[in-house]
Amino acid sequence: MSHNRTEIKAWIDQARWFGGKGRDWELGAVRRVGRLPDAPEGLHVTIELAEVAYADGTSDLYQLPLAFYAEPQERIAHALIGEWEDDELGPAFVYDALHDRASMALWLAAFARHGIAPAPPSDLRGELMFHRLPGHDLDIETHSTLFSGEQSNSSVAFGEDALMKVFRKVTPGVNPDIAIHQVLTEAGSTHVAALYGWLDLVDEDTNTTIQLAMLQQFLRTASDGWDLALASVRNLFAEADLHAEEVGGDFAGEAARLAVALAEVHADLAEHFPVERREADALGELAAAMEGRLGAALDVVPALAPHEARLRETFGRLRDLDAVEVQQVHGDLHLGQTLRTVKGWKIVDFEGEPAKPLAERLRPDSVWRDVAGMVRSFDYAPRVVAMTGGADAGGEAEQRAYRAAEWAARNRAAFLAAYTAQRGEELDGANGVLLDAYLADKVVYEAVYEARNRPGWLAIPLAALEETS
Ligand SMILES: Nc1ncnc2c1ncn2[C@@H]1O[C@H](COP(=O)(O)OP(=O)(O)O)[C@@H](O)[C@H]1O
Ligand SMILES: O=P(O)(O)O[C@H]1O[C@H](CO)[C@@H](O[C@H]2O[C@H](CO)[C@@H](O)[C@H](O)[C@H]2O)[C@H](O)[C@H]1O
Repeated sequence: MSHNRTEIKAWIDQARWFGGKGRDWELGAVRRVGRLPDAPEGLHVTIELAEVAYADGTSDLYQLPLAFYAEPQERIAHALIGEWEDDELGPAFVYDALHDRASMALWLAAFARHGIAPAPPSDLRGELMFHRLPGHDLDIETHSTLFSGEQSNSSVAFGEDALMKVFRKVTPGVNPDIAIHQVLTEAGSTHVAALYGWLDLVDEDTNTTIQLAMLQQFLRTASDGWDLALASVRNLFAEADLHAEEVGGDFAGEAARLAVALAEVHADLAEHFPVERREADALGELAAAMEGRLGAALDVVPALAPHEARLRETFGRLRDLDAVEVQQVHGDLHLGQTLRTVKGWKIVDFEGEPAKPLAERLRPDSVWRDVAGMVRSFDYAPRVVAMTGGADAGGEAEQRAYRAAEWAARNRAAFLAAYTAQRGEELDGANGVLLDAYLADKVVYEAVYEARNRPGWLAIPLAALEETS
């Protein structure tokens, strides 16, 4: 089948979800792996997997759900990828199907038609398989709305009934987001959106499963933890004479409740996934991995260089520890992965850091990785308000910086106190060394992430390093 490769490459290149920004890449094979049944006259809906081949010899696979229309569609003109003649489907106007309600209705109907499926028999290789968990009847009358946020994947809400996340970068094998949601849903966890189902296929080329999408409970009453934190900071900045604990929008109570939710999720994950002990040699490998990431980051962000020695020292202290426990964790936790609902805090997006290889994301890790992720977020929120708030951002730069540090310290302390209390642990000895190492690893990751995705925000992790030096 023919694809207009130039237009597909251009579409991928500009997409928010494309993780290869700033790297040199070519479009490899584009394979059609499925077609949605029951499309109306004049529309074909397909799923294609596009290979992104980098100059360094590595490659990634990206999912492109496409809508082939015989006629141009004015309402989704912004999602037009191009106009070309497809070998199988003929001449067509080709759109990103996630923007198209008619296409998304076919995805929802396919989920609704499929019952609870056992493990797929091998003769279903190459076929799309829609799986469902018991306990929820889908409302197929709802309309789809594509989320517009800054995301690594693409999420489509079906009314207020369900949310479908379509994974953009796909890897053969288990998708941790689906696997963890399934386990936590079946365990009755109150801190995640219940999993309703998922879509996968057995890839004919490699004979392995590729998980393409996940359908889950839509958290109707949710407010994003990141937005709530920003609102709290703005409240503080608006009250020049008050301290963080004195303003109406104080976040410390929420930070503590969020910590309890995280500790409960960690306990559930420890119960349902393997818990392992990492002895000294494995801790040496962890230190070496963090040092390796720092080495690679220095090439991308040379401004990290003045902090290199101290960062290496922090990682090196892991080698002094005897042994630590590791388990399944979230892996990429920050305030944007938390939602406050009327029924308490929920944690979303268990896929791990999008840039990491799958094997690494599935490996058990320390809970302190997640704790460090949240603590870094408490540092980010006031810095973002101070940096982007203009004249309303709370007076002179020096005063803003002081108050930003006050907000971050208060919420960090509330979060850490509640987390350790819930687990019956102290933040000293090995726990302190682990937290410091994961904080340093995260700040290095952030520097690379910001340099590649939001260069204007690179100053945030760099300022954090500056102030703790
Ligand atoms: N179940 C849900 N109900 C409502 N909103 C959700 C739900 N899950 C995620 N979200 C919102 O969608 C955004 C993106 O979801 P996320 O899982 O983080 O996607 P990505 O993997 O693309 O980063 C989140 O920041 C959150 O605001
Ligand atoms: O949500 P994703 O899985 O795509 O995570 C990536 O993007 C995040 C930004 O959206 C990034 O988080 C960083 O910025 C946040 C504010 O926008 C801040 O709260 C986090 O602490 C900071 O790390 C995340 O690191 C990245 O993996």
